[in-house]
Amino acid sequence: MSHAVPWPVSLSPTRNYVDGQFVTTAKTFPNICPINGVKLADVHEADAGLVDRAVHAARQALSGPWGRMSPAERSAVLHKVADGIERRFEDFVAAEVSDTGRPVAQARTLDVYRGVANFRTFADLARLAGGETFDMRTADGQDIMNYTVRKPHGVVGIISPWNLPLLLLTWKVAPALACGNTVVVKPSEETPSSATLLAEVMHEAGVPPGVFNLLHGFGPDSAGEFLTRHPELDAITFTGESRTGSTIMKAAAEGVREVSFELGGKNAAVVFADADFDEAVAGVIRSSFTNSGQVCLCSERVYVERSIFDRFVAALKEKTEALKIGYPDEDGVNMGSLISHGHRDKVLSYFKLAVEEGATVVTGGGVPHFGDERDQGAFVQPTIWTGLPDTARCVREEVFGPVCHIAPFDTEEEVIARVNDSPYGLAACVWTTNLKRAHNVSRQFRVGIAWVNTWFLRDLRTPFGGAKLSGLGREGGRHSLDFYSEISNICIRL
Ligand SMILES: NC(=O)c1ccc[n+]([C@@H]2O[C@H](COP(=O)([O-])OP(=O)(O)OC[C@H]3O[C@@H](n4cnc5c(N)ncnc54)[C@H](O)[C@@H]3O)[C@@H](O)[C@H]2O)c1
Ligand SMILES: O=C/C=C/C=C(\O)C(=O)O
Repeated sequence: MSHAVPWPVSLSPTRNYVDGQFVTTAKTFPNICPINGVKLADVHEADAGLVDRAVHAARQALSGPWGRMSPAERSAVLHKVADGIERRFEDFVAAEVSDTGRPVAQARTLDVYRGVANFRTFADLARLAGGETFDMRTADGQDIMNYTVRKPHGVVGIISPWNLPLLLLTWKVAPALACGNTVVVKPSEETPSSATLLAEVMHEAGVPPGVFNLLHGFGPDSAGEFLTRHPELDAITFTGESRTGSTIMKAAAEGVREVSFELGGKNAAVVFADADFDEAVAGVIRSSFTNSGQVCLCSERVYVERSIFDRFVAALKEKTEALKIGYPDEDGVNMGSLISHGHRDKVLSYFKLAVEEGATVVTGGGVPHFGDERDQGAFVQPTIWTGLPDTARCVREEVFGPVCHIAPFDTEEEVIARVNDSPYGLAACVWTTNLKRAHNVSRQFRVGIAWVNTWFLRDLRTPFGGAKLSGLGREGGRHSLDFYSEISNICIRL
């Protein structure tokens, strides 16, 4: 089978980038392609000393040309970075696909597309952002004026996950730089390639040394922990598992650093009988199986009004079994592998647990057989469960794989209570053609974002984040500008 992207992509050794220099280290770890289990490249792991050098370089850069740039000048630099990603678009596609096993079409239309969009959006938002002014006359007749000014926090530590590597890294890097900060980033050990390409683009775009620093490594007792515990970080933004967020929050407490967390989810899709049936089926297929279910916003819980429950389950089963699983560049492929064998073991353990908890496996529940190199990859079957109680672990814990549990409901009040009965509160989607119901139900979900008759449609100016275990703070639009800025108020007696 010929592939547009040859496997494995012979990516150059994955190096760190500190103070404008690409840095190799004595300690490396393998980057494994989850499509066939083949090693792609050696990744150079940053030790505590290199982490320290990166933070100091970032601090130093604040008093260099970068610190003297106006928002408009920074905006121009970020647009050059976006231009650079566009110029190497297919290199970024190959990097994302080889690190993650996702369909090429997804890497093009979501991952790399958003990498460009994130830089362009925040380049413009920061350039056009204004402040606030207030005029006041005091009781004793003094006229005073207050106005705000935005300044960068300083050095921002950015830790990102493996599921949407470039999208989620640039979702943080772009606004942090647009607001005048310098950054030290630590991408996931599972997906080092696109972050390394981003460093090359930054270098080529002439971003001053020390403004963007890249460290490779793991979390605990490695680059991730060394970075989040570094006393000279001014702020930390993290995307990943809730329990990791809790660990990082403890580290950030030393020195009282600003934190922004985008964490786990156990999101619900709610389908009313008055929904456009075919639209709802297609929508739940997308929200359950996109990126092999490895999107924090995916629906692992599906609630369907009882009168259409059996029909909906049958229709979702049929569409799920029609999904094409395979190579990233196969015509019509819908789903690739999971990120790693380790993550596949976790997902398969939930497949086993569901049966032990009494689930009916409507479809899937195992591993596809290809009869070729992909059998050494990390593939699982898209899976549907029914029949579990809301108290089941498989209905309460995030699996982060291509699986959903479908349950019937009878009333709006009931389904709202069940959707909110979760330790998470990231996202939800509701399918209904009743306008009043759409507004009334969606606003009662305790989540950061609720979609109506769609899913994962994003306006980058809107607030994004989660409630409860799903996160702390909001990013997106001016919310990012507020998080990545230190806002001062100036009061003048006129
Ligand atoms: N809310 C969101 O926007 C969002 C987006 C994407 C993913 N996620 C969540 O992320 C999880 C999947 O990503 P993951 O498996 O990479 O998460 P993870 O928490 O295992 O790792 C995320 C990042 O944190 C680093 N890390 C791990 N332990 C650390 C520590 N003690 N100190 C410092 N850094 C540490 C890792 O090396 C990695 O770079 C899922 O729970 C998913 O829901 C949330
Ligand atoms: O896996 C989680 C996806 C998060 C998406 C975003 O943060 C975004 O779309 O900006």
